[in-house]
Amino acid sequence: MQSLLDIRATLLCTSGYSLMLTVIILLFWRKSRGDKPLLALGIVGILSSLAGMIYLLPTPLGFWHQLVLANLLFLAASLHMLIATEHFTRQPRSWWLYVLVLLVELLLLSQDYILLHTNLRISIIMAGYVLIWLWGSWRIRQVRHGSARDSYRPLLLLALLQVAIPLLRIPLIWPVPQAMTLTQASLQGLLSLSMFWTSYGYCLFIVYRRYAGAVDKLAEQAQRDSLTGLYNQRAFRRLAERSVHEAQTGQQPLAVLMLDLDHFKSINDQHGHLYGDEVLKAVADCLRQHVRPQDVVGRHGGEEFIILLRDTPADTARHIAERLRAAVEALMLHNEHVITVSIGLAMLATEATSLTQLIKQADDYLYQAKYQGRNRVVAMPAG
Ligand SMILES: Nc1nc2c(ncn2[C@@H]2O[C@H](COP(=O)(O)OP(=O)(O)OP(=O)(O)O)[C@@H](O)[C@H]2O)c(=O)[nH]1
Repeated sequence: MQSLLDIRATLLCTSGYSLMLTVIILLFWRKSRGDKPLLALGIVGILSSLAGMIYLLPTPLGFWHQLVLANLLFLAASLHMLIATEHFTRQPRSWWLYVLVLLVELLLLSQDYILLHTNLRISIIMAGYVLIWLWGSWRIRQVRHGSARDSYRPLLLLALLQVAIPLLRIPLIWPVPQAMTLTQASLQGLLSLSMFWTSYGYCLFIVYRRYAGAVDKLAEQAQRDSLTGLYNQRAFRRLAERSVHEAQTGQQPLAVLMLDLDHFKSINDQHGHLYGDEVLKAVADCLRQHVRPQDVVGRHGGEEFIILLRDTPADTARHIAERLRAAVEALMLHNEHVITVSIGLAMLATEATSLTQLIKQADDYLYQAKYQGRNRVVAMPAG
């Protein structure tokens, strides 16, 4: 008896916490402009706190109907967790299971015979949970190689726990309630609360993954130029500083290329700014495609690009620069316009000992390339 009273108090607290958590999740949902998994989790919170309140507070429905309603709301909350998971893993939603489970449970639980037999009633509810989470585990397993693969293991573990706990409860409820020992009753209560805790853990994990995903996306956006998708100046500098340091400690050759589109002002003037933007995007894609994954390509500003070639000796860097120049010249946007680029190439150690010096040197060579007639590569003379 004592244990049951404690469970009731805990349930009331849990419902209160659940309500607060729901408010926070829904605030996140509003902030993130309609992130559907968060909305589904907000609904989970509303359903389960409502269920907790209905279970505990007096209503005009009468005890048994109140109990059935509370249990159906708890099941609906679990089903919504499944819907949130499917939003999160970008899978089609299992609404059919939602409707099926609720209808079958409603049908069974409304039978007077079942209502009066606590053990039978709880077994039916637990069977509902087992079914929902068996299906949930199967759905999570399907995305082990998909976009949510980072979350796959924790989600599967929590889903399997939500299969195991209700399964464990079934044999424990078969002794008639009056004959239940205090230990059995306490164990029952503990398992019932464990279902709550696992559910919260599950919801919080998805909220965390959504939040972490949003932070990662913002961090990625903050280091990209919005027009071309290349690294912006700040991000390029940070990556380049690190590469220069590694090259100096590992005594590896490193090259920097400064590239500037030729007569870009006249492209803008003749064809308009939007066409100019299109040219910049096409050139950025072209540069990205013609370097190795370990090289760093950035937009230095306006119509200027900068490329860092890691572990690249001078003759190879010159060869790459020439290849890039030719690739830009071959672009021919809309088959009407030849775009050309001038390139300055500087080498670490032989011509500069810091990134600032290296960029300055490449810039000087770029200026010479422009002066010598454009559409060419200028570097320190070989030998
Ligand atoms: N469409 C577009 N134009 C830009 C952008 N950023 C800078 N520009 C333009 O790029 C042009 C650069 O012109 P200039 O610095 O005179 O150089 P240029 O015409 O390329 O001549 P050279 O460099 O001497 O060959 C300017 O007209 C800028 O307005 C951009 O994001 N989009």
